Amino acid sequence: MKFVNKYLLLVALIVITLLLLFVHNKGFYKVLNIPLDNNERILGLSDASVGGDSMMKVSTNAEGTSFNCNIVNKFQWPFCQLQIYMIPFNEQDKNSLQHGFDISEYDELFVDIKYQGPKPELLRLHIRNYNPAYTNLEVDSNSMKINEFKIEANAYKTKQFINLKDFYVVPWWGSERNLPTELKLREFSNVPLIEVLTTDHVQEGELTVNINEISFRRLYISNENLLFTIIAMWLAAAAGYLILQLHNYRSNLKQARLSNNRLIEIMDALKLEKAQIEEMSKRDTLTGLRNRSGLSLHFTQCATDLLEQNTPFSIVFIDIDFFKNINDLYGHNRGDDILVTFAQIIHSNIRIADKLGRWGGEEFILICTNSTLNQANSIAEKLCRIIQQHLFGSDLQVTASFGVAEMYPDESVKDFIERADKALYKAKAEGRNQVQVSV
Ligand SMILES: Nc1nc2c(ncn2[C@@H]2O[C@H](COP(=O)(O)OP(=O)(O)OP(=O)(O)O)[C@@H](O)[C@H]2O)c(=O)[nH]1
Repeated sequence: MKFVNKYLLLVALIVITLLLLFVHNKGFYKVLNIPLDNNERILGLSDASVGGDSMMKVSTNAEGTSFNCNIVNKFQWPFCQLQIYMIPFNEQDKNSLQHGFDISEYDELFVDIKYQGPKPELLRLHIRNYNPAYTNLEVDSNSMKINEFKIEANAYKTKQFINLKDFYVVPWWGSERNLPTELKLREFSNVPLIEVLTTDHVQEGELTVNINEISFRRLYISNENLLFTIIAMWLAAAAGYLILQLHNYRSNLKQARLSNNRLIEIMDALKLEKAQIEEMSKRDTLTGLRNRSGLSLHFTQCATDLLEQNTPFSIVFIDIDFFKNINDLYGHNRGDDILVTFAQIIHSNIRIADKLGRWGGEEFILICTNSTLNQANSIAEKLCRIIQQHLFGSDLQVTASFGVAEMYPDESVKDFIERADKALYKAKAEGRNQVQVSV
């Protein structure tokens, strides 16, 4: 993934976050429903069982269960109580309650209870827990722990969620039993029974309670986990984005370096090409010798050395004799070959320091660096003999004329070349195949 659109990422994160919050808010619950339509598991109990006169009637139907209670202030603590057993039970067998539900994994109790009757409109909810550590129903019928929550009037008229952490163990239950502190704490590990009952403040008169739903719920994702998930998601996205950016920057940098190196290579190649072109522009294409332009640099250098260091500087002007005849007799191509061979012979018989160039046509100039007129004359004589003795092809003899001059310190290069040319002209005039010097 080369390119991550940060705005797209941001929008995606916001959408996912809102979606999570929406779904979470709607409730994604694991639910344990308590059946309220089973006559055999729902019992009513009033203070009549302990000598009071309050009367209670329970009825169940498909929608739930309800009880009607007529409170009479005869017993010290008049009450009506609905017992909802979560498991099948046998009144004769007290042990039948020992295997209840573990609801400790749930977070909330959802209740849909409606109350009609005298004020205060209060009810109690009991979640009873069976634990052999303190429960022995044969000996103590109240020995199942009482986790209690009081429902207040305005709230219980509508459906409501009760956090299970809001239940507490009723103090008298704990103080009546000699138990270690940890056993007096809220406990839902083994719940066989739920009770809905009136409170201590219940007033004399008739009241009706309709219970349409009791269920335990647990959010699949807790608020803390949701928050953690959302924060982790944002952090992961930010980290991922930064890592990708870093990766992109690195590969861009690498690419830029490669391009830079490529540019340097191209520039080097261009420089080389330029140097080659410059060199070629100073070379004669037929013989490969310097042309006039190539020779001029050396003229300037040698003239400077003569002026500044008094280094002697001579040239030999060379012209092939009767070259026109050669062309006419053997053709232009053969003439070219002879020009090339002629150049090679001269070039291979001069010093490395001396510079040979083609001045034009069948004319050549040899620059004899650091050479006096006599030295240049000797070179010319030698070259004249070599050419004369060479056979071009199997039988062709070619001669050349040579004009030699040494540069005067106060002379221009142009005048200097003209003097050498004049010497050459003299060699031609004197019969060719010879060397003449300009003095
Ligand atoms: N084949 C060939 N011929 C050339 C080239 N450059 C010049 N020439 C010929 O060289 C000949 C020079 O002739 P001329 O100037 O009359 O001189 P020449 O015939 O050598 O006579 P002298 O110099 O007086 O001895 C001409 O015919 C040119 O066409 C070349 O590159 N190739």
